[in-house]
Order: sequence, then structure tokens, then C-alpha cells
Amino acid sequence: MAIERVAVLGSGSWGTAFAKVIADSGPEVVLWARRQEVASEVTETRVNSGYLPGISLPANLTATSDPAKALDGADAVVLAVPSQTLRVNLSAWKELLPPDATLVSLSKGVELGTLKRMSEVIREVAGVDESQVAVVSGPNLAKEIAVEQPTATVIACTDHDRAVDLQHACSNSYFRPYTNTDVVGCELGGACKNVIALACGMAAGMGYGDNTMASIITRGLAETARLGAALGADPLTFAGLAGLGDLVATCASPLSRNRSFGERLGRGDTLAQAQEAAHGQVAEGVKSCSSIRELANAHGVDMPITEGVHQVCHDGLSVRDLGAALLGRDRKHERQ
Ligand SMILES: NC(=O)C1=CN([C@@H]2O[C@H](COP(=O)(O)OP(=O)(O)OC[C@H]3O[C@@H](n4cnc5c(N)ncnc54)[C@H](O)[C@@H]3O)[C@@H](O)[C@H]2O)C=CC1
Ligand SMILES: O=C(CO)COP(=O)(O)O
Repeated sequence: MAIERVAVLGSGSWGTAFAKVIADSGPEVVLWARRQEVASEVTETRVNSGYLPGISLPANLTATSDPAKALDGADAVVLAVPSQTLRVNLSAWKELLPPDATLVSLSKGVELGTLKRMSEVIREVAGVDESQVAVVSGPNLAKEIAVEQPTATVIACTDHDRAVDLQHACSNSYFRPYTNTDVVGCELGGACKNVIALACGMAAGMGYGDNTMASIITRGLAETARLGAALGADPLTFAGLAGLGDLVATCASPLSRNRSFGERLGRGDTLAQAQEAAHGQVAEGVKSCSSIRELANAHGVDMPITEGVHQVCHDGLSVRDLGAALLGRDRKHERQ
């Protein structure tokens, strides 16, 4: 089914940038903003100055703070709110969802408490089959995409035809989506890389260079793939855009909120200081390190970097002691 009208719910950096991607690809887009002043600014000036200053949004993108208006007649509903608020947000919108619309998750996290991936939360709250839920994940730093720097991504859905419809709706001269049916692998790649980026940031904040960075990235990918194997993901997904691609972009980029957050901790900031410096923008890994750690423990999977990031963020471990703990672990074979 051709996608002609899309609702994007959440007008932060990625919600706004992805709304632009879709509008630049053809469909009409209505962006929902929590605050009326953001919706008015986007509609009247075509700019979301709080999240994407200086970016001019296309004419086929309008905004509203009324979810009913955003959702009316939508062929696809894109969910672009933080992982830990998705359940509450979607519960409020549930009755307004058009019955056959594709529900698309942009959020990269694992829910605290339930340990569910975002597509699982969506299926549960909206009461839909897994074939109706898609995930977008890849090396997609919003600020680069907003200025139309080329990138690729993955649209994961168990229903290949639905993924292809969405692929058509968000393909343009700077954005190239690939399809994949491995929803589990794509979501885990997106959630886990935020935690690994926190660790890379911590190392950078300590003054360490590229060898340390490459070691954390590579061993971070190894522990992500171990979790994926335990949860039924396709191992090859982790070598793709939603795995290695996103991991490298996030761990290396000063634009990443997760990496920047970790860097502050590595320089000696407290969690509260790093949170304040984020100016309300979400660094998903700070919460997901705990849910991913719990998920790994429940499945008997060893994730030492994730464990260490959790201890730094929530158990008072110093970044220096984290480094020592990781280096002091039992020696092992690379494939273990
Ligand atoms: N920014 C990026 O480059 C990318 C972000 N993502 C993911 O997209 C998701 C959204 O991230 P961003 O747009 O970047 O975050 P953001 O921090 O830029 O914006 C978050 C948005 O959610 C809204 N929000 C916050 N709490 C809310 C609540 N309780 N109810 C409803 N809305 C609430 C905020 O008002 C804001 O509009 C995250 O899971 C993130 O990991 C994925 C790819 C790229
Ligand atoms: O997911 C992202 C890039 O793909 C954005 O990462 P941050 O949330 O760390 O900014």
C-alpha cells in the first residue's frame, strides 16, 4: 500500500529530522509536538529552533500539538519519543491510531522493568500483530541528516512488503533505507550501541586514543552479538548498518549525546552534571544500560562493558576503576 500521509509523534531532534526525510521523499507529514509553541513555530516559520536550529523544513510538513489531528488518515505512524516514555505516550494515543497504519519505532532503548524492546512495547500497547510494526535503525545522527548529508539506514519489519512500502516513503537523494526482517537484531543493535558509546565517551574523557576506542567498539559489538544470539537475532545483522554502522557512528561522533555524556563522566563530571549539560536531550544509554544488563543476566549472557557502564552510572563505580576492572578480567579466547 502506498504511504501518502505520515504522522510523526515526537518533535525532538530525530523526530523532526525524520519528518523532513519523509516529506522530502514525497508524502505529506504532520509532526506532533508536546508543546504548542513548538508546533506553532514549525507551522509558521518552518523551523524547530529548539532541536534543529537553522534547518528549513519543507512545505508538505506541518505540525500540531493535537495528536488526533496528527493521526487523522495516517498510513504510517512514526513514534519518536524517548524509550522510557513510549508506553505512556502510546497508551494515550491508542484509540486514535488508524487501524491498518504501519507503526514505526525510531526509539533506541530497552524498557526498564519489563525489559521489552520498543517494537514489543508497541505491539502490546496498540494490540497489533508484529507484522504491523517496523523499526528504523542505523547510523542516523539527526543533525547530519537535517543538513542532508548522505546516509543509509535499515527498516526492519517481519512483513517484508510493509517494509518496502515504508522504504519508498523515506527514500530520497540523501537518505537510503535498506529492508531487513530481523527486527530483534536491529533493535538490539540500536539500543546496545548507546551503552557502548557511553563507554567510548568515558575513555575519550580520560584522554585515551583510537586503540582504546577501537577495542571498546569491537568488544562492544561482540557482547551485543552475544545478546542477539541468545534472543534469536540473525548474527549478520550486527555486521550491518543497524549493528556496526550505528555503533561506529555513535561511538566516534561528537554529535552523539551518549558519547558526549560519557565523555563528561570520563572528565570527572557527576551524573547530575552530565545530565544538566545534556539540556534535556535524551542519552538513552544511561537508562538502557540497566535494562540491557538485566536482560543479559536473565539470559546468562556476559556483557562486561554494559555491566561496567551500569556500575558507573548507577552504582558509584569510578571511570578509572571501570577501566581497571575491564582490563583485569580473566583472559579468554576472542570468540568466547
Ligand atoms: N537524535 C538522533 O540523532 C537520533 C535519535 N534516535 C532515537 O530517537 C528517540 C528520540 O530521540 P530524539 O528525537 O533525538 O530525542 P530528543 O531528546 O531530541 O527529543 C525528545 C523528544 O521527546 C519529547 N519528550 C520527552 N519526554 C516526553 C514525554 N514524557 N512525553 C512525550 N514526549 C516527550 C521531547 O519534548 C522531545 O520532543 C530516542 O530513542 C533516540 O535514541 C535514533 C536515531 C538518531
Ligand atoms: O542513534 C543515534 C545515531 O544513529 C544518535 O545517537 P545519540 O542518541 O547518542 O545522539
